[in-house]
Amino acid sequence: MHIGIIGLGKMGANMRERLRNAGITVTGFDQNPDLTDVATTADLIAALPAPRLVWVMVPSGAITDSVIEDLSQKLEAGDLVIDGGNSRFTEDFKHGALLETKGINFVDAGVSGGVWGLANGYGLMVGGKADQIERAMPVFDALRPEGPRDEGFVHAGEIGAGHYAKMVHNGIEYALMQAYAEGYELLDKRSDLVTDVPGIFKAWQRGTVVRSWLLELLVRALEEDPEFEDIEGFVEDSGEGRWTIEEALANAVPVPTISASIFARFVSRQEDSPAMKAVAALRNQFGGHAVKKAD
Ligand SMILES: O=C(CO)[C@H](O)[C@H](O)COP(=O)(O)O
Repeated sequence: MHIGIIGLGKMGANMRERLRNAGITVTGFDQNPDLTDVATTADLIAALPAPRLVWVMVPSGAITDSVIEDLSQKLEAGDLVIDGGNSRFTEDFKHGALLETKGINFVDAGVSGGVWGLANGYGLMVGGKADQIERAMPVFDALRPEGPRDEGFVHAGEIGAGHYAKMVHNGIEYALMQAYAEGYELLDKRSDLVTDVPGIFKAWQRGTVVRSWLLELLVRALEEDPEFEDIEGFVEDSGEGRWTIEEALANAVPVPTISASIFARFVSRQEDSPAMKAVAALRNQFGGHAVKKAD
């Protein structure tokens, strides 16, 4: 099997290596000349045997749009494009429809595993037609973790279902991280009583109800920097959590925990809170309660 990958960043480059390790021929394209195997996407397409299989692994939004647009011009009927980036599921409908006008097939793939995927494999959630997914199965099998297929791979439904599953996965990821983080702060606060916070998280890794890979990663982070002295409490987001909330609103699904975890990230970016200034001012207005004056 021979596959093309467009986008050789942290994820794409590791996926190329994992696929090659599994005996799959990979031609990769990236704008970075140090990473790419070929100079242009036209060269990539020329290198692939028809019908072609091209895996897109670039940032979601405008960049994915332009890559899919480019492929829609250059590929031929019968070829297959897989978007493995973190695209919003609604984008898949647009991309699938555009490619379909040329007879080009499309599968969306939610991919989880981060920089550890090279060694551990990637959890895969794919959407699209069964025959196209079957066709790409050697690639999915090489990328997914070892073990039973249905414990690291799912055909979640039609086009869009893979990225929908990944969006929900990331919403859950936000909330789990927030819960561990709040537990960390509570333990850390009582250093008069609790003397080994990293040790507590480490002990939770086996036997407990809250053991998980995220917990293991927290233990790893605490071992590197037990007080998080080198890290600012400032957290970005790349969109998946917001889309989860928007989807929950659209469908009247209550997601208070996931919502709270996203808002906690927004709070992390504020040096001072305009909202809490207003609350302090109001307490002062109605009750004469003292306010802390700004410096
Ligand atoms: O998909 C991922 C993990 O599953 C990516 O690491 C993603 O960037 C995480 O989301 P965010 O950047 O919003 O925290």
